[in-house]
Amino acid sequence: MAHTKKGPSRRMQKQGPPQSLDEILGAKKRKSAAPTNGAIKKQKTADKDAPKKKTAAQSNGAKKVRGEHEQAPVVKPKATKVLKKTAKPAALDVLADSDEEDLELDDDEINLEEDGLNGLDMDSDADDFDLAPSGSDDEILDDSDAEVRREKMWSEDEDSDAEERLTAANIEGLSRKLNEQRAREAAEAEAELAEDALQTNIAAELPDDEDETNGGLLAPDLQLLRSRITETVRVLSSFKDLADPAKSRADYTQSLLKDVCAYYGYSPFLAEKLYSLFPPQEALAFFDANETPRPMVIRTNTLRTHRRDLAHALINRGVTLEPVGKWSKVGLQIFESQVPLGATPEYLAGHYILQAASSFLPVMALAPQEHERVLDMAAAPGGKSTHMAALMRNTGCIFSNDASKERSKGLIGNIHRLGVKNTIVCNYSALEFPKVMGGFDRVLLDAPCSGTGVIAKDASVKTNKTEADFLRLPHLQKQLLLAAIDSVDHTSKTGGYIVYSTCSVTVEENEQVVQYALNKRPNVKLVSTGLIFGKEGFTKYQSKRFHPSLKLTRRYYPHMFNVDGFYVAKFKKTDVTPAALVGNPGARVGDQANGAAEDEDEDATITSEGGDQDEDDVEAPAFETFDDDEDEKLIERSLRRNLRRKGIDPKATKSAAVKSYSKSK
Ligand SMILES: C[S@@+](CC[C@H](N)C(=O)[O-])C[C@H]1O[C@@H](n2cnc3c(N)ncnc32)[C@H](O)[C@@H]1O
Repeated sequence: MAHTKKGPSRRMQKQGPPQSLDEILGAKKRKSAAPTNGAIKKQKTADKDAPKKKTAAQSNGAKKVRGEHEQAPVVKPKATKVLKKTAKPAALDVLADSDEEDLELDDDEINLEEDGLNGLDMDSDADDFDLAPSGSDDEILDDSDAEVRREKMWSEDEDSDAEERLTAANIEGLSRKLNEQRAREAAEAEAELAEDALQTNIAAELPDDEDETNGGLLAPDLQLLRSRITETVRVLSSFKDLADPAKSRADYTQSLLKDVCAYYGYSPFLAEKLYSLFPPQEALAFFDANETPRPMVIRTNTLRTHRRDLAHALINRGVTLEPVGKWSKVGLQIFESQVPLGATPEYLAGHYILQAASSFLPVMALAPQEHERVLDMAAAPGGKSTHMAALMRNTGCIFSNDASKERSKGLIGNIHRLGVKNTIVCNYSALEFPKVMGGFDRVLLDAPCSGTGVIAKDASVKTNKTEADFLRLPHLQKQLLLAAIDSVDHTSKTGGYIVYSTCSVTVEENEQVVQYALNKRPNVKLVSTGLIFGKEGFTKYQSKRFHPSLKLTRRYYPHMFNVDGFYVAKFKKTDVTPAALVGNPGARVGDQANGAAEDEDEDATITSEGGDQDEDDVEAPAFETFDDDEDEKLIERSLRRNLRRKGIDPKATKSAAVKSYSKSK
């Protein structure tokens, strides 16, 4: 049975990357010592003395402390402006701790966070935002600053420095505070567990057979398991120093995986697959992160409203929210809501869609332009198609395709609700593209996948995925990706791009699929996703080697960025796909540019030719470059494949077998 860890809810953690110090230090300084915060909360002027409602963070144990400077009057440097007195937003309480600590920081940091807060406060509809620090009678602000910020905060295009500062302040303060608190609690919990372990004399011994005999009958002792997992991870992390010389690394790993299965509820198969992606300590963080939900996020539909106006409307309905992070201009992270977010008038009017933050990323990477022709190959229920429509301002044309008729109904519903007018819904297997239609400026393939990135949402993934799934799905993904590439017009003046994404973290569904496409379609190369955060894709994984350009792809993990596990790769098509290959996905021609190999599994890694290449060298090959040497290699490969089919090991018997087989043909 899965166990939920104690600690502050991840809902309260900022999504995306932590704010870079440089950016924070680059923001404008102010001399006053006003409180710092950027969270938004419905104004409570009517009843400022009423007890405040708890925020999610508070109910999760975040300490409510008012920073000294919160009560301090703000010094007015020049002309001043007096704004209405307001109650302190509940969300601010969460940050009060960090405010206090900020007092010990240098002036720069204090003042910068303050900027973020005031940036938010400068909304012209000030009444609806909590503008003033509680405890101060009047918010006194520099007039000129206020004007600038009023203009910039929640501005029409949301491209606001002030907002960035707000976000910076939010991320910095909120996440630092929560991280510290988490670290403290984790340390306390560890100490407690270690003590328990000593008391019960169950120190982190590897399980023996007796555990197994009892295992099937008794409920697992979660505390014992946790303690042993932690200890085994510790040993594995410093194996030379800490391991029992009588035991191998494999022994420890095996024991750890067994405990992970019992503690978190994974099948042994999936536990091993996911474990293998990380160093032991990080694997544990990943498994832990899968036990807590990601923050609820909504995407503003900019075809119908602006984020500022939407925030305003929802705040008035009792929703506590803040911008999702600096990296998005349309996301709002929901902390608390007194109304069902799928049934507000704003929702019904199509002002927003409930959408995981990670789902913004592939569309941002694709960056569809106005007036383009775009294909969304696997579009239902339409979160990404409708996002694209908004970026394209309802111009051009999006073909939103999905193989499932049933799921397409949801897609159509969202298209109507969100006021999308540039979209044609179609219901093909995307494998049929480009025969259905080609010549697109951009194609998004948000592929069907195993969902190992969204285990926090769907815990059934822990047990219902089998080895067969990790053969079937990558096979489909590879074929779909080739179809996506073949559907793009490489001569497009504005585009020629393909984005491949999954909500899975396995290498089979990500790097191996991308490498396969590079091998089969040398007329594409990987390019930067343009996303400002994310971990580089693997270029090495176990015995597999991928092209260096795989570094340009991006991995997202819940434990690292507090978003769903996700993968994004962006290709640029540089040449036409030869007609012989179109609609014949598995076939290849002269495909040495990106690495080539023998059968499908090997196609998912690179040969030495591809592996030697430099990232920048990934050029489209000339398609006319058939030569005899190359043909000979291809023939030999084909012969070896035939030998294998006949049960003969071509490596063991290579030349003789190949020769005799060739002769017999
Ligand atoms: C990850 S979901 C897509 C989510 C969607 N992009 C969004 O943002 O709302 C994968 C979709 O692929 C569809 N699908 C599965 N096989 C397909 C195929 N061969 N061709 C087209 N769509 C397919 C599924 O019906 C499912 O809706």
